[in-house]
Amino acid sequence: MNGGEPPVDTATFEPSSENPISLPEPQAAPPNPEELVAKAIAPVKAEFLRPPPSRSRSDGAGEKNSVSSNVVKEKKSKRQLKRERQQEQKSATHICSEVAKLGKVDACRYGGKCRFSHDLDAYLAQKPADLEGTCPFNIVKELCPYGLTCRFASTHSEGVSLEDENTPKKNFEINGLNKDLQRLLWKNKVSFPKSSAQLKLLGLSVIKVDSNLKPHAREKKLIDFRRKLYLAPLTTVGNLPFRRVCRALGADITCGEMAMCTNLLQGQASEWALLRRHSSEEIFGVQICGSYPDTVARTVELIDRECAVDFIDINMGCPIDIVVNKGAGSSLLTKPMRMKGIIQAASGTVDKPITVKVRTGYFEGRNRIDSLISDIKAWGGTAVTIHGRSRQQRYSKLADWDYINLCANKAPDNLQVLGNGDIFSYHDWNMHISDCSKLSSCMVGRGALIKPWIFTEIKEQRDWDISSTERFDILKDFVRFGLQHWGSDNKGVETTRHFMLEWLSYTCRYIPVGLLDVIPQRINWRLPSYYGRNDLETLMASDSAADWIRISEMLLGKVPEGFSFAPKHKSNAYDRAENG
Ligand SMILES: Cc1cc2nc3c(=O)[nH]c(=O)nc-3n(C[C@H](O)[C@H](O)[C@H](O)COP(=O)(O)O)c2cc1C
Repeated sequence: MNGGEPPVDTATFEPSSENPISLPEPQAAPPNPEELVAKAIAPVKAEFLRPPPSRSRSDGAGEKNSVSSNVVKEKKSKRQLKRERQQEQKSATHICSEVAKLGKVDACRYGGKCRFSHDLDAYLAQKPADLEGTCPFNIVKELCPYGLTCRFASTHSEGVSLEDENTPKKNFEINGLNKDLQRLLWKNKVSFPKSSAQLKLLGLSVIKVDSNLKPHAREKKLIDFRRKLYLAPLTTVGNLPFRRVCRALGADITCGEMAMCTNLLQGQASEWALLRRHSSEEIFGVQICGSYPDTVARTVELIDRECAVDFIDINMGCPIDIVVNKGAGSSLLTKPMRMKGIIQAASGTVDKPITVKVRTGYFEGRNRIDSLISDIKAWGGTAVTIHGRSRQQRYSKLADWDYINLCANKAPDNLQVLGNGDIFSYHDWNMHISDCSKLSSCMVGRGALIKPWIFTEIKEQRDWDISSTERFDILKDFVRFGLQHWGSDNKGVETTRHFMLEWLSYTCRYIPVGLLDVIPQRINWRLPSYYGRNDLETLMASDSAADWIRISEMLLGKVPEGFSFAPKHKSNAYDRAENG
């Protein structure tokens, strides 16, 4: 981490652009701002425009945003990988976490049988120099769990009066996967009495039941979504540190990244990690995705038993092929009876509110939700978020808010309807809220990724001409939260960097308010190449992966040897598939 003004090398700085919009020929009369807006080109003030930077092959151009040091990985057998892992674990770089934590060779109860190295001297001899800044745990007066492996170890307890371990923490995470439960899940030994009973009642179980029994209508603890600012679930980029950033900037409701039911039921740690919640997330839901009533019902029972969440959202809008081909996500929009089974089974199994997230329909021009909206309530859903696009349409064309409003107007009074699609300013928010009084609230996805202060703008009803330093401070917060979440050791630093780079592939789409002839910026505008008001602002506008890496290096030090990065979601393509 870096303190003070971020250092940008002004002498050499030359950002590059992946998809530059061609500027008009110098002799032609430049189009006026209204003409540009009509063509969905951002009307950047003439004095900031620049020719698209020339791009050498080595800075990532034409290489899918990956940097030049791309290493081609050879394919290895599982056995070879295991052997290598075992050798690596015993190497000096893989110090035992217990030994590192306390700085004592005898701290590990496994002694010589431990799989990891206990050679502290060898570890310290090869450890890279500490990063600039203070340990992210010491900042919040906590003992650093990474001990000597922390990349800020030299600042440990330096002038910080650490609170003793019994003091209740103000800053913590919950919803971890208990190891015993994980073992039981692996062995398929977990019982699901509530979901089994509900599935029997619904006739969705193989076991016959008394036909007089009625499906259990559970008393739901309602969440009032009305006018609350809801950060959309966002796979990869909507991670816990990012959600903390949005909470601090005004988001009221947050939701975890989509987790697949089958993976949760198999006890996969990486999937359970998607359910984690930070103490600052006041109203928090998790999002799950499954194809069948039984898997979804078991998953909600498990989540209800093991986790603290305020609601469980079922993703019925995910357009990606691997999900759709399994019969989950948006493919459910073509199977209303399966949809019914899933919602009834889930809502009858737990008292927690069950919400669903849908698209307008599966096929373009064949919207379904208006004909299902009353049913969703009758089946037990308490809220529905409608992303105003079909599955087929992906992100092409703007979201259809007329259709969202039509659905909201058709919905029964006790079903909360939330609209979603393309909100990028408080003007968009106000317009949608005032256009339809039946709409409870709206959800913000890419708008929050590109400018997380959108929540502040909506709350304070202003277009914030945020400075590059203020934006850099938000990145610093992300880094601090990331290191607290993923760890302040080498691995945590690199994981934080990776997720920050994913995020930076969105933030570069923001055009500062002061640079535009027409405000507010719209989410579908294509961006010309432009200079910022200072070097940092110019750097932040770059859509080159090499420049995102430079930003990451200002916060997290040099990237390791052979580092490469290619964003998972290619954000500068307007029409691409995402999970909702
Ligand atoms: C990177 C990315 C990841 C997403 N992941 C999810 C997800 O996990 N679950 C989901 O329901 N929708 C997901 N979506 C869809 C968004 O939640 C939202 O519905 C969509 O982006 C439209 O809203 P927007 O125009 O405000 O971005 C994702 C979208 C993006 C851009």
